[in-house]
Amino acid sequence: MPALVASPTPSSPTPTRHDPSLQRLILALDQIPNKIDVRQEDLIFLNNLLQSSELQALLKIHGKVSTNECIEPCPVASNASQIAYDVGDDLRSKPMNSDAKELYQILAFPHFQALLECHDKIASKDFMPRLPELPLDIDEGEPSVKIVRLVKSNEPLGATIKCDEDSGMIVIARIMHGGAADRSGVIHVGDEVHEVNGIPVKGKEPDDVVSILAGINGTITFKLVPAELEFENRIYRESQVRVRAHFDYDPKDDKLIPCKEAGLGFNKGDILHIVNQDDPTWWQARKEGDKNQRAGLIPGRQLQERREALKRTTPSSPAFQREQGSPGLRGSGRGSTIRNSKRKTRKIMYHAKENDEYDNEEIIVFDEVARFQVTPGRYRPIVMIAAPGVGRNELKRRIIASDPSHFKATIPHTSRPKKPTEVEGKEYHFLSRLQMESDIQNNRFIEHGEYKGNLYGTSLDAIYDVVNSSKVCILNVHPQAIKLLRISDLKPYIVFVKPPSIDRLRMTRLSAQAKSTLDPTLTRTFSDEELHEMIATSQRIEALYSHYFDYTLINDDLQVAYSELRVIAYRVEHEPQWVPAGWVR
Ligand SMILES: Nc1ncnc2c1ncn2[C@@H]1O[C@H](COP(=O)(O)OP(=O)(O)OP(=O)(O)O)[C@@H](O)[C@H]1O
Repeated sequence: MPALVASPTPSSPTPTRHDPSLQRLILALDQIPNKIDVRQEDLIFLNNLLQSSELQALLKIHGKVSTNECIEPCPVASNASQIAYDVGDDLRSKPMNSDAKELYQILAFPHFQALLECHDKIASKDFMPRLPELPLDIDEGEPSVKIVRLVKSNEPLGATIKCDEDSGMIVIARIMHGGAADRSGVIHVGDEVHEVNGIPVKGKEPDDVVSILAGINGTITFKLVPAELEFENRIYRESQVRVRAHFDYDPKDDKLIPCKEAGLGFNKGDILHIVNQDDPTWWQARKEGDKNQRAGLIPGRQLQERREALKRTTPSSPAFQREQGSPGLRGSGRGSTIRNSKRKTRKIMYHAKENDEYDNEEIIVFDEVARFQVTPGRYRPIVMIAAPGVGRNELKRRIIASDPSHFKATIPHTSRPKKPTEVEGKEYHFLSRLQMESDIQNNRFIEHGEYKGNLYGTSLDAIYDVVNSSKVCILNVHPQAIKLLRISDLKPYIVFVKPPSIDRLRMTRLSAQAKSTLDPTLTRTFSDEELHEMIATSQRIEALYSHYFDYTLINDDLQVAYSELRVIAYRVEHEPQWVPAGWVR
C-alpha cells in the first residue's frame, strides 16, 4: 500500500507550488529577524515546517474537507458488494502481480465485505421496516379515522389502554414517555381504538385487546379515531425532576398498577428521573443512567405515602411491630463526639427519646435530588451514624490519623470550669452554663448532654470552624442530630456504619479483643447480649433514618471498612453526588 503522505522534501527558498497563504507566511519569515530578536535555528525550524510536504498534505485535506463541508455525501452506487465480488472474480481468472494479489486479499477480507454490505444497505436506504400497502377498504365516509402501522419488535408498545365506560370503546389511556408509541408521534392519549389488524375491538375488555396484540407478529395496524384536538395537540415535555426512592418497588407485586408490564421496578436508594407527573397516582419514570429511554409506571408520591401509612397500622407488618414494640434508641444517645479521649465523659446521655418517637411519624417515599460537585476548599462534613459499639469512633480515629492536615474533628463545648493545664479551644471550648443553655435553646448545638452537673455538646459553630478552615469535618453524632445538620450551608454526607452478621460481629470483635464501649471501665470484651443489642439498635436506626443515609458502610473487617471509608471520602470530594434539590437551588 502506498504511504499516506510523501516523505519530506528539502526546503526551497522560492516556494512557488505552495498554497498562497502559506507562501505569504514563508516570505514573512525573512522579515522576522529585523523586527524581533529570534534565534536562527528557530527560524530554520519554522521554515522547514512550513515547507514540509506533511503540512502541504494536511492543508490539501483541510481545503478539500472545508469545500465539501456543506455537500451531503451521496452514494455513487448501491451495489458495491456485487462490484467487489465481480472484481475479485476477474482478478482470480488472470495471473496476478503483487498489487493485484494485495487487492484480491483486501476484497476477500470478511470485515471489508461486511463494510461494503453496510454501505449498500445505507445507500439503498434499506434500514426502514417495510410496511405493507394501506388497505383499500377504508370507508371514506368515516371522517377522522387514522390508520397507524407499527412494526412489532421485542420492545413493548409503550401505551396503556382502558375501556371508556360510557361508549364501551377501548381508549389509549397513557403513552409511556420515550416508548415506541410516543416515538411514533401518531398515537395520542384519548385516541379510540376501533380495530387491531382488522379485528373490531369495541366492547372488548382491555385484557382481550392485550391478548390480540400479544398474538400478532410483524406489523400491527391500528384503526384509531383521533382524540379531541385538546389531547392531540398537547405537548408532553419531559420533566427534569430527579428523586431518590426510599422504598423497594416491584410492579409484579402491585395489585393496583394499571398495567404490570408498563411498571418500572426499583430499589430503595435508586435515583429516578420522573419524566411525567400528569397522573398524580401513576408517575412515569426512568432509572437515572438507564440506557432504556422508555419510561415506566411507578406509584406517585401520594399513593405510596398512603400505602406506607397503611403498613404502619397493619398489625402483621414489620413497620407496625417496630413502632409498637421497640423502645427508643437505647443507649445510642450517648455523646460520642464530645468524648475526645477522656473516658470519664462516656456516661453522658442525651434526652432524645421524644424526638425519636417523633421521627416515627415521618413518611418519606421520595425526595427530590440534584447533582452537586464540591468546590475545592469547602468540603462536605462526613457524618457517621451508628449504634453504640459498632466502631465508628475507631473509624473516625483512623481517618483523622491518616491525614490530620485534611480531616479534622470538632472541638466540643463544656460548661465545666477550665483546669489550669487546659487551653481554651484545644480540648474544649469553655462556656458559662447560662450561655451554653441559651445556645442550646437557640439550636446552636446539634447535640448536648449532661455529666456530673456539667453540660457538654457539639455546636454548629465548631463544625463551621472546621469547614471554614478548608478541612473535612469528621463527625459522629446521634441520628437525631442529622436533621439539624442537613442544611444547604453544610451539605453533610451521611454514612451509616452497620454491623455485619452476628457471626462475623462475634468473630471480628473477639479476635481483636475489642473492649466493650458499654462498660465504663473499658476493661472487658463485648458480651454476646451486647453484640445482639448492637444489631437490634442498628436495625431500628436504619428503619427510622435510612432516608437520610448517603452510604451504608458495613464494619466487618476493620481494615476493609476503613479503606472503604477512605474511598467514600475521596468520592465525596471529587465526584458529583446527589443531594437534596433544595441545597443547590
Ligand atoms: N471491625 C472491627 N473489628 C474489630 N474490632 C473493632 C472493629 N471496629 C471497631 N472495633 C473495636 O470495637 C471497639 C468499639 O469501637 P468504637 O470505640 O469505635 O465504638 P463506637 O461505635 O464508637 O462505640 P460508642 O458509640 O459506644 O462509643 C473498639 O475497641 C474498636 O477498636
